[in-house]
Amino acid sequence: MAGKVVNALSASFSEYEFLDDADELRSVVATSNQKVPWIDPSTLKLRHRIGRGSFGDVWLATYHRSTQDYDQYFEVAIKMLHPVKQDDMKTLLDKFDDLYSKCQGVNNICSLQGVSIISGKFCIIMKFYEGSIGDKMTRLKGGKLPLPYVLRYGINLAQAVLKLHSKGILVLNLKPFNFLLDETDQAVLGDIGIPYLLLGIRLPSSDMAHRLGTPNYMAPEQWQPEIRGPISFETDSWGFACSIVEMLTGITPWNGKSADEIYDLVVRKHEKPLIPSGLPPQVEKVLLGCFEYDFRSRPLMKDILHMFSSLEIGGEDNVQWTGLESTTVSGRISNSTGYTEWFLSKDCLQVGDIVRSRKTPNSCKPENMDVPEGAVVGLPFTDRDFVLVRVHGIHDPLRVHVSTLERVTLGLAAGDWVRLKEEDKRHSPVGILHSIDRDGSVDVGFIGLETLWKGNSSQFQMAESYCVGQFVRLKSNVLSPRFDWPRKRGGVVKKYQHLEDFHWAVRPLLVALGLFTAMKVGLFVGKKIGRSKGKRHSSLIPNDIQYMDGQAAGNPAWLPPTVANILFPEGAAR
Ligand SMILES: Nc1ncnc2c1ncn2[C@@H]1O[C@H](COP(=O)(O)OP(=O)(O)OP(=O)(O)O)[C@@H](O)[C@H]1O
Repeated sequence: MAGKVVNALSASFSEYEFLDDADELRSVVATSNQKVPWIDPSTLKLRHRIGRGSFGDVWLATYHRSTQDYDQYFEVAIKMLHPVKQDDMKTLLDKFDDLYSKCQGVNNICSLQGVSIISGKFCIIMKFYEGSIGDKMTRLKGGKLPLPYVLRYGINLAQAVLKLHSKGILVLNLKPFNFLLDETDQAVLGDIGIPYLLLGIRLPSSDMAHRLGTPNYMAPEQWQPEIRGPISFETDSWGFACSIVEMLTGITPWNGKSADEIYDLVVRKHEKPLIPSGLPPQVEKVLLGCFEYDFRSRPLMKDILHMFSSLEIGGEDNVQWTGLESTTVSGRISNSTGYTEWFLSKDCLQVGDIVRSRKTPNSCKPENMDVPEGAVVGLPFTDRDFVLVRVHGIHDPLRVHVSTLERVTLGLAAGDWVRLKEEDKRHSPVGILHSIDRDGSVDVGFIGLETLWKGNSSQFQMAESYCVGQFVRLKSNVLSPRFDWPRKRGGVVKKYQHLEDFHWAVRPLLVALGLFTAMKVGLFVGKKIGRSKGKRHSSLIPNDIQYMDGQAAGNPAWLPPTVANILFPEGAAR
C-alpha cells in the first residue's frame, strides 16, 4: 500500500517518506465511526506547497475522484498537520470529526472536503481558494485596505466566528493570511480552530506560543493559558482586532519582533497593538475594547459584528472616515465603576433577579453596600441604565444604576471564589466564577485548566476570596506548590518582579506561591531541616493560606529578607 501511494505522487515530493504504519493509522480512522469523509491518500496528488505555518504545511493538490462513468479531478488545499503521537491520532480524529459536524451549515468558513493521512500526518482536505486577504494586501499600495472593504470583510468573518462560538469552538488564529477570499470576494475563515483542535494533543514542539496561535495576534491569556488563562471567546476578539488593525494600516502588530519580545510586551508590560487615529469613533471604541488585558472587559464577537454592521448599513460610501492619520490612539474605556461597558453588557438584569452592590474590580468587599441584597422589581422603559430594586426594610423600591449592581443566583455572583465539592487533581479546587446562568449552570476559571470549566452551581461551595496586596501566610502543612512557576519562554520568570503580570484569577495565588517559595528557602533550607524523602502530598490552594492580622501584616519580621524587600521596598514606611 505504501509503495502504491509513493508512485502516485510526484517525485518532487521526495521529502515525504511514507511510513509503513500508514495502514495501521488508516485502520484507526476506519474504527473511529466518524462523520467526516475519509479520503484515500492514493487519490491525492500533492503539487506544491503553498505555505508553512506553525501547525503544519498547506499544499495545493489534485484530488482524483473516479466513478463508474467518469473521472473527476479537483484542485484542493491540504493542511498537513505536524505529526502527533500515534496514541493521540484517534483523539485528534474524534475532535476533528466533532469540529467537522459543528461546521456544517456555517457560512463564510472554508469548505471542508474530508481527512486523510499522508506520511503519517493528519491531513485536512479543503476547497482551494485563489488567495487570502493577506495576499490581496501585499498587492496593494501601502499594503492596506480601504475602510469599506475592512468593514465588509470584517462582517463576513465576525459572522463566521460568532457562529463557531455559538457551537463552542474558539478559532485562536485569526489573521489576514487565514482569511481566504472566494469567487464573489467574500471573506472566508481559513483556519477553523486548528489550535483549539490541538489543545491537549502532544506535539513535537512543546512551545505553547506556537501551539496556541501566531504570536503577533495572541491575547495575553493565550500564552500559557493553564496559568494565565483561561482562554475564552473574548480571546478571539483580541486576534480579530489585531487583524482589523493590520488590514487598515498594512502593518502586522508587533512587526519585526520575536515571539519572546512580543510576550514581553503583551504579557508582562500590558502593551497593546497601536490603533490608528482618524477612525470612526465606534470602530476605535470597539478596537480599544478588544485590547483590554482582562478578557472579561473585552467585547464579544456579537458586539463587534453589531458595530461593524451598524456602520455598513448606510452603504460603503456613507462611512464617515477622514482617513488614517499618523498618530495612534491608546487608552482604556471604562466608566466610574472601573468596569468597561463590554464587561457590564454581558449580563442584563431581569425582573425577579436578586442583586447586590457590585464590588470595585480587584477588591474583596463592596465599598458601598447601598444594596446588600434586593430583588429587581422594575425596568423603566424610559431609562435603560436604571432598575427598580426592592430592598428589605425600605418601603419604596430604589432606583439604582445597573452598573453598580451584580446579579446573585443561588447565592453566587460572577467574580466569586468557589471551591469544588469533589476535587479534581488536574486543576486547583478553588476557582473564580466567570458566569452563572439563572438555571445554575456555571463557567469557572481554574488554575491548571486552559479553558473555562463548565458545570453546575450545586458542585460548588463558596470559598474565601483573596485580593492583590493582601497579606497572607501559608499553612504549616504546605510543603511544595502544586503548580509550577509560570515560565518565561526560555527560563523561569523572576518571581516577585512579575507578580503583577499574571491574570486576575491567579495573581493572589501567585503572591502566595512567592511567599511560600521564599519561606522554603529562608526557613526550611536555612535551618537544614531534614525531611523524609517519602511521597509528599501537598498543594498550594487558598485554604492553605492564612490571612495575617493587621499587626502581623504591618510587621515583616516573619518574612525572609527577599520577600520583605519586595513587600516593603526601600524607602517605604515600615
Ligand atoms: N483552503 C485554502 N486555499 C488556498 N490557500 C490556502 C488555503 N488554506 C490556507 N491557505 C494559504 O496557505 C498559506 C499557509 O497557510 P497556513 O495556515 O499553513 O500558514 P499560516 O497561516 O502562515 O500559519 P498557521 O499554521 O499559523 O495558520 C496561507 O497563505 C494561506 O492563505
